[in-house]
Amino acid sequence: MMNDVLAAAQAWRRADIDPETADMLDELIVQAQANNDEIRTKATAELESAFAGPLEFGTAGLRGPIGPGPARMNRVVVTQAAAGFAAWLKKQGHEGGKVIVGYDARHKSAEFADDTAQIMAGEGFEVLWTTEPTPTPVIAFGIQHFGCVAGVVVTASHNPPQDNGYKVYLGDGSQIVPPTDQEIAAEIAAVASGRWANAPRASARTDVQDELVRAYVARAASLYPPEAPRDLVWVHTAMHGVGAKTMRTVAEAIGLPAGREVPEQAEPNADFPTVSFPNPEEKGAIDLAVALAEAEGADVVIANDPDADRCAVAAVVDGGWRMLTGDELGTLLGADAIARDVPGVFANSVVSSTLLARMAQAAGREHTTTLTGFKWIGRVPDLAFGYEEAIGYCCDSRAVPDKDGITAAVTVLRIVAELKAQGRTLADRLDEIAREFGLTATSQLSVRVADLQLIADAMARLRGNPPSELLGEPVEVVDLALGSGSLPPTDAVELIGETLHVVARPSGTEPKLKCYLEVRLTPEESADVARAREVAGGRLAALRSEMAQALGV
Ligand SMILES: O=P([O-])(O)O[C@H]1O[C@H](COP(=O)(O)O)[C@@H](O)[C@H](O)[C@H]1O
Ligand SMILES: [Mg+2]
Repeated sequence: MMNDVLAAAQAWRRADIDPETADMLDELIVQAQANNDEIRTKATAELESAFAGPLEFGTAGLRGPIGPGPARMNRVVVTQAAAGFAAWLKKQGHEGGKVIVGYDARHKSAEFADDTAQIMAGEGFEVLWTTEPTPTPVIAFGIQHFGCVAGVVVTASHNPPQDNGYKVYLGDGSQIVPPTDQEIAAEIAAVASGRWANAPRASARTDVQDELVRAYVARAASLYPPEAPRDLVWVHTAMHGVGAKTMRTVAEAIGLPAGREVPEQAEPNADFPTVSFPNPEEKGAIDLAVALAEAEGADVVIANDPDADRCAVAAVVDGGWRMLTGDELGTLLGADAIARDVPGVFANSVVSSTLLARMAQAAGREHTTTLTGFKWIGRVPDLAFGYEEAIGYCCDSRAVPDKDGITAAVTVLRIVAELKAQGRTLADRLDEIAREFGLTATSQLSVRVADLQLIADAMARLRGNPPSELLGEPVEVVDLALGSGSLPPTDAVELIGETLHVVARPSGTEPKLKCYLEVRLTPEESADVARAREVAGGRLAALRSEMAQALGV
């Protein structure tokens, strides 16, 4: 086994086009043959993992640590992915079409994008190029704006600094789902096993940066009606990512007061120095922003993730600043879209709260539930508003059929300003909804692992011996691997009770097991909302430990 991996590593080393990953691999190969047990074991494990097989399309395209090997993100993998995607596009009859290429500010993002642009141009596509790191939703917007046949964004979003990724979009602005992802993966595999290093490259590309940003900003600003109030104090953090510049320009175009920015996090920094994970969902990530909000007496905090397709909001709830859950914000934005009669269908993922479905139903509006990820939500036809609990929101599906942290922020700022003009807050609105529909509270049990096998084992334990009761309530167990209703098969298990809902699944972007928990109180039980939140919090904690036990984590 070890000899096979070494041989594969040596072959890879000879073909590597990036001196940096070649050096990393040289070192690993030496270490894997060292006398020191500890060094040898560690290097061998890394080589086995890096050469275990190709990176696969997950929730959001290819994603993984930067390093040598087919299961890592590097210039070889990116070159093969670009050439395979180009081959697939040609087979679809898109020869010579426009392909927009964007990238975030991570390590190697610009290089990976440059390889992609060269390969696409070499294959005869017209490459539209962004000259600086740009938010993912701005590129997603550019696909339809410029009439592209495809788009690529090099980003690993909110992942740790050592990761990178590759998001692939089709000409309608949607992301790839099965079976298209397998078709593209097959083309990539064919490239990888052939003479990929000889793939033609060309440097021709059109710089679209200014026109793209101008059009995007105009569209985003148009979501804020001229008559809506503009008096509010807001704090913004770009989480060391690429969102600050666009957010500033959009706010200015609307005529909003400038956001007070968290200075340490406003400019792109691939090392994300002030946070342990650059993800607004992770504990501590928005602490600096909340401290600034307290100091400034702000009405609201807006936090984008590093590629600005997600949006988190912090506000004062029950007397203290805290981040709203992704579901609370989804509820507020959904209620706003329902109240404004935005035409179309409402949607959220199966791991998000069930509340939006009930609100839509009460308003006589169509609602649909999708699998996890905006690659599914974004393709719901005629989407009025769509969201997922992972702080992803689509408030303008015609322009960007993907999650967009900037237009979500614009919508939140408008709602906060409107409420403020009436002497109310986001928390008041949440309380109102809780009294009407019954408090619906959600939380997540999430376990980060070093060894992916632990996740498979936990899922197998749950499937093998699922709980028949949770919180003393009988539950129906639905294995989503078999597909359910209109949902295509996926590796997840759903548990449905009278007043609770749980879904467990492996993350498709990080080595994490995620278990999504929901408890519901009746409208009567929610009359005193602060008290109801305490009760729900207790029930969520109990549900968390019962599920931890069922999963054996
Ligand atoms: O990383 P982003 O912001 O692109 O977000 C990506 O990952 C999230 C988490 O996915 P998972 O639970 O499989 O890790 C998904 O919800 C989202 O739709 C996807 O675009
Ligand atoms: Mg993101």
